[in-house]
Amino acid sequence: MIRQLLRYSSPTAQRLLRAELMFIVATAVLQGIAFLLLVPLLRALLVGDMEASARWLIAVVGVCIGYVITTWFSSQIGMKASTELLDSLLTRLGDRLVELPVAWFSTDRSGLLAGLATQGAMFVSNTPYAILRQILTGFITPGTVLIGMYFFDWRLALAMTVMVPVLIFGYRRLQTAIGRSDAIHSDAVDDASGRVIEFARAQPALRSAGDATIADRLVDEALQNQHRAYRGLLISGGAGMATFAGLVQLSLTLLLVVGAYLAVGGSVDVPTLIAVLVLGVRFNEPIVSAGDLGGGVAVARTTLDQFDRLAAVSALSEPESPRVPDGWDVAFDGVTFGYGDVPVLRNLSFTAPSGGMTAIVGPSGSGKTTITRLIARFYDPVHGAVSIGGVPIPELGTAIVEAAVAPVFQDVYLFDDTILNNIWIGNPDLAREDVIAAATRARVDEIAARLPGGWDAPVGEGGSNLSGGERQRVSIARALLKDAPIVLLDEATAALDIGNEIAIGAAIDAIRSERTLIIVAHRLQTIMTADQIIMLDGEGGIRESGTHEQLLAADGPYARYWKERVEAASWQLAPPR
Ligand SMILES: Nc1ncnc2c1ncn2[C@@H]1O[C@H](COP(=O)(O)OP(=O)(O)OP(=O)(O)O)[C@@H](O)[C@H]1O
Repeated sequence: MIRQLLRYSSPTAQRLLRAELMFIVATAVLQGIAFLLLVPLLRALLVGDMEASARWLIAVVGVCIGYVITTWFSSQIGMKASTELLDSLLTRLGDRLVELPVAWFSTDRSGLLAGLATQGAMFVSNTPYAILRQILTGFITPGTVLIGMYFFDWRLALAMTVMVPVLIFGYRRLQTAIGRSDAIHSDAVDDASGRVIEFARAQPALRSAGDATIADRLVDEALQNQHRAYRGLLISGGAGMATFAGLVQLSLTLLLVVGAYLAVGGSVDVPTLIAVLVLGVRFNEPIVSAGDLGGGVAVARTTLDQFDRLAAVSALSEPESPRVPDGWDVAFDGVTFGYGDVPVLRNLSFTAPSGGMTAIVGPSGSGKTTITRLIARFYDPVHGAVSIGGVPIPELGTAIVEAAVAPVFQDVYLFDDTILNNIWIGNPDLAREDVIAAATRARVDEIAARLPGGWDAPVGEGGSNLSGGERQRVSIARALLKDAPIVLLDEATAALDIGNEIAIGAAIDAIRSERTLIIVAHRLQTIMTADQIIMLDGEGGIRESGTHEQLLAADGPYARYWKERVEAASWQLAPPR
């Protein structure tokens, strides 16, 4: 546990933790010595030797003063160590999140991450100060007493020693039982938190669907599961602690029996026996409180194990010396990829040349969005290679890909900030006027003009003050500002109003000759004007590819698809005759 804590500590936190541990050990040893000194002190008092009593009393007071001083230092350092440890844990968590492959976030991890970043990190950072201190004291103080006991009476010391392995065994059992139940409880809490967050987020959808039974059931199940896990934790914790406390009392009884036996035989005098029994009681107290806190260590360990698991998620491979791409063509060469066992793309090959627009069309679920995710390196393919400028993406490394690719996906996320700041993050080095110029090219000026506050109008949480099409325009402006040579655009499938359609079309026209533009295309205008159309077959491959004119002339599947789309677009509501 201490090793785990040190692993997540910054050098300063490590120094503080080590110093804290040193002071805790010193405090516990001094406490043990003070307890030990009670034996000769009590014996001297009981036999009425006042001179010896005074000597031992001075020694006890001296040790107690040392104990108070070391306790003061250990708690001062302990508080600083906790704050530093909290900082280190949160920094490590933040650093890790930005390294993790984007795909890791595709399942909802909000419950786990919220738990780790709040109570988890707080609990772990307080563990050395609030829990470890008492546990270490609970074992080091009795250890010191035990060693010292051999100087007073080896037979009584031996009676105490035989119980040590039993106590250690009991303590381990207690920790294992609580650890196991706490891991189950912690998973249940993460799941329940995730479900509650999902329930809150999904309220608009649930209300419009008019039936919240599925969501209710999922939240209910998760909460009941959490409740069951918590009860399990309480039961195993209570039972484990009671057993451990019983073992501690057993050790005291053993000491009493051996002491009485020796006293009856006359080989131990009664004052010594009384003093040792007092010591025996004090010996047990710290062990019992250590047992009570054993559950806390198990809980902290569960959280540290979660940090470990997060640290073990493998990041995508990075090259030692990244290669430089020769241009910005994007090429798929025999790419096979799937999210599970079934491939979504099979042996797929095509090239999207730079300075042109490639439109990807195909049935729903045929892998259009997946193609854009592979280019943005959310994933690496299982077979084959996706290359930029002739270099396979893993040899370029994530940093180059992230700089070269500007994705505009359908689920655009806007921060709860002003409209301009949301575009500015595309290139924070630029001046306000440059940001406004790029935003104007994506026709975001029309949106700003409509909102009170103009460019500085807040967009609301997740961009809730804007429509879907407007959010996508902001996202396009971000991509324009980023000035990345490759732009991926997943056109909104939801019907865009004519204003948004025109604005997005204009933004596309503005960049198509300068970049490698790859569009998951839905608008007829986009498809028709693309320099190249890749039509997927819905089985992982390409059905046809070429320009609009070539494909129409071929009179194949694309021509049929086009005819259906045009007919659907020209449907009109005719008045009844
Ligand atoms: N994160 C994911 N985990 C598991 N399966 C996924 C994931 N994302 C997509 N899929 C599956 O992969 C297949 C291809 O999905 P993709 O989104 O690429 O299709 P698409 O052609 O863009 O579909 P649409 O036109 O409906 O948006 C689908 O069967 C989908 O269910």
